[in-house]
Amino acid sequence: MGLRQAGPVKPNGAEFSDDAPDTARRAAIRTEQAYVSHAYARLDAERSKAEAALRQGPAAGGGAVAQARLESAVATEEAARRLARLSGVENGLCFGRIDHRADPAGPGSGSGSGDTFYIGRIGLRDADGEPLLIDWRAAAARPFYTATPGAPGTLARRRHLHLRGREVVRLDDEVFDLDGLDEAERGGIVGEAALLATLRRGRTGRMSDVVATIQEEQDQVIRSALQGVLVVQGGPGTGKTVAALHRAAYLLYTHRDVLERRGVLVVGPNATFLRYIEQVLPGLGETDVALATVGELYPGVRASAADEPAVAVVKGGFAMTRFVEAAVRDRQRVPAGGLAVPSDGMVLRVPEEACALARDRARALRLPHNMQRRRFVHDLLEALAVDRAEQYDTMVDEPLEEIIRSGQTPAWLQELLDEAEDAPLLDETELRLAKEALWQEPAVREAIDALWPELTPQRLLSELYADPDALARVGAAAGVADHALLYRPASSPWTVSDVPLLDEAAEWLGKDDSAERARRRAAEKARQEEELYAREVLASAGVERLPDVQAGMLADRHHDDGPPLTTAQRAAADREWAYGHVIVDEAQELSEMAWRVIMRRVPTRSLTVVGDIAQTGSAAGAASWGAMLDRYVPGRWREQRLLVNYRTPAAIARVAEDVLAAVDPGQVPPVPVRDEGDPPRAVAMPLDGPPVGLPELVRAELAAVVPGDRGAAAGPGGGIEEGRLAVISSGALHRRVREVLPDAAAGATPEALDSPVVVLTAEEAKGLEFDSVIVVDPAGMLGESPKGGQDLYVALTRATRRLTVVHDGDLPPMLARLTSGREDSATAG
Ligand SMILES: Nc1ncnc2c1ncn2[C@@H]1O[C@H](COP(=O)(O)OP(=O)(O)OP(=O)(O)O)[C@@H](O)[C@H]1O
Repeated sequence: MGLRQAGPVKPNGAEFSDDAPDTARRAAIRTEQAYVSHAYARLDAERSKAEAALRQGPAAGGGAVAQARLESAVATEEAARRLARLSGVENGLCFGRIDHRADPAGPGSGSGSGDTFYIGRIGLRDADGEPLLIDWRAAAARPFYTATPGAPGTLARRRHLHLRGREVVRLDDEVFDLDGLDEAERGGIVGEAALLATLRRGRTGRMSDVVATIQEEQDQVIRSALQGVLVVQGGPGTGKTVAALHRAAYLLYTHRDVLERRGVLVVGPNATFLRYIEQVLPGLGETDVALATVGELYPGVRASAADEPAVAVVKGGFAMTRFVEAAVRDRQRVPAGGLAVPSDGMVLRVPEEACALARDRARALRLPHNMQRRRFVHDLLEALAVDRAEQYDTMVDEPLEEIIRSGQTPAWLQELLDEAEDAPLLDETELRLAKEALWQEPAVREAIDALWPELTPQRLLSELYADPDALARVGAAAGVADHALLYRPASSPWTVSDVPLLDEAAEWLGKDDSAERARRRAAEKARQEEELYAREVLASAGVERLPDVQAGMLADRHHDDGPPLTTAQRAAADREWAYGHVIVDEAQELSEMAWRVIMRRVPTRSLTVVGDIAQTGSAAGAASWGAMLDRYVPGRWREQRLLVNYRTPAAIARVAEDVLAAVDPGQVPPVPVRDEGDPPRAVAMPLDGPPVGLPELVRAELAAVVPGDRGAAAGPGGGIEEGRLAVISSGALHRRVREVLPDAAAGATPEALDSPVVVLTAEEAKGLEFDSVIVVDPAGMLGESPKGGQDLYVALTRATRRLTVVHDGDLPPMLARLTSGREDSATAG
């Protein structure tokens, strides 16, 4: 067992744990305990202050006390945010300490000679305003993450503090400069590599932050500039997800003014995965980040069902942009033979050419369908009104012509006839009134709606999918040959691949929101006036500069007394919200159409794209990053690779490497950081009927990963804290596996993470990890789809400690490495 010297991982400068005398160790812990207790006392004091401010709430009143009221509203708002932040950082508040070398050039020479800093999840000051904890994201904390024995910078020592609750239980030291420490300190060096200790911990079903052990290559990802598209490519277990989440926290800390207003969105592959990661950001002091799956990106729809792969490929392809456009145009129709509408005992008509002209004039506006519709409706109503007037005219004309023919036209009538000769049939007012009256007639409305209906994206797509003739027309117009695959009955639920199409349709359809826009314009004007007023009031009170965030908040607060929404909540409800930054995890799974939605949400193109091309399981997903991104930021995205595998011990990683070499030889597997644990094994078991040997194997495997004597007692469903096992099977055997493990959680459900045993498909397991993984039916997995190899690779790389492969018949050759270990270690439980 040992730490493999994998390139970017920092070897320890020195470890003295075994030699450190007990008394020195205890003394060091006592010293650190005093400091940590002091930090917690400050945290408590800050919380009480924030709670008191919240309890007090904004002051009431107006007029002369308006200023106090406004200030107090801002303070309350801030107190709520601060309290949320302070509540999230209780665990492991202070986790590190750095000791700078005494600077030979003496005080005042720059680097803060011999300074010691304590690093925490948030920054705290003591009662005198002196820094007590440095926020991990601050520049002063950076040496904690970047110092290596080869390049220690000004550091003499880095110390990790391990806490249980508020108690300091262990210290790990890396000493870069023994001479930089005094005699007493040298005696007190203690510890084991903090990273390995963290990695060996049992899994709890929730991702935890790694703020104490961020590695240098991850630090570069985390602190990379906000602007532009950063792609983080790395194999399984390289910490892409965890680094991306720390990056979110870092960006919020560093660019709070922009990002708190515009918000940060994290997009993940499914709801279980989002639940798996949801605790990380609050633990880093950030609570207001929106998390969503692609199926949730269109407000009002929460899709989680997946389409058949062939259908997902059609829906995910870029050609769908033309398809949706054609679908919208298909709803802008010209009636064969013209329009005929019964009205008031007659039939009003508009010739086909006039209808076509009205359609072309509306289309020429280059507005979304529902806004073009206004023009079309007006033109047709006008044509109908004129037709009606002409028909009335004809009715009157016949008796008149008779009188004229008789040669006895009275003078007054002749005068009227002369006047009418030059006048239009309907003047402006008459025309308007006639159109309004016609619009009230249901038959007229129905007839016009049939030609150019007002449409929601949902209606457009569900009616299209359920109509084979319309699919054929639209498919032909858009050049999409596989249109028939899209057919489905009208009441079918939305799938994840529908969501980008709904979003696309929303762009083409728009909303006839003229009334709503007028209301919003008035509201915005009022808000600006409020903000100006707030600034003036505070300026008059000597508050020179109010940050934009606060002034805006204050104006919002003043304007609307309803419960304030967080940025994340407001953003999630608004399809047109422009986020300040978007992080996409498991990004290799996104289709071309899904990328369009993402890009719409972040017009500034400030994005972190996290994934592994070698794990692409979706047939509509990415074959390369360029294929997805060059359309939006040609040649302007930067890639950072993570090369070290923190999750999987070397023996398991080697099995996965063989699979990768077989299915995607161009990809370089990450280097495992740990070389320890039991060898992975293969277990032969009949799989043509119910896999009856599986429950016993699960019990034995679970006992091996659940700590202490709880392991023996814990079975599937027994509530335990650490120790997680996943059975990942081929799709074909999934049902049978579930049947023989009735107590296990199954599928991407909320319980999946809380249960000690869960049955998943490879797709559902993506992004997750478990102490022990049992892969059932690898041959079946490989045969199931062209991406079966990627699925097997994903399944094998979920294990943090133990891997068992259950098979029937010969093992696939790419798993041959397992066979050799079979005799000594493969015994079905
Ligand atoms: N610097 C670190 N210190 C401690 N643990 C780490 C560190 N980096 C990564 N890990 C751990 O390694 C495991 C894998 O991390 P993560 O899930 O982020 O990897 P990933 O690259 O997203 O994997 P996948 O591609 O399979 O989704 C997690 O348990 C994570 O906490």
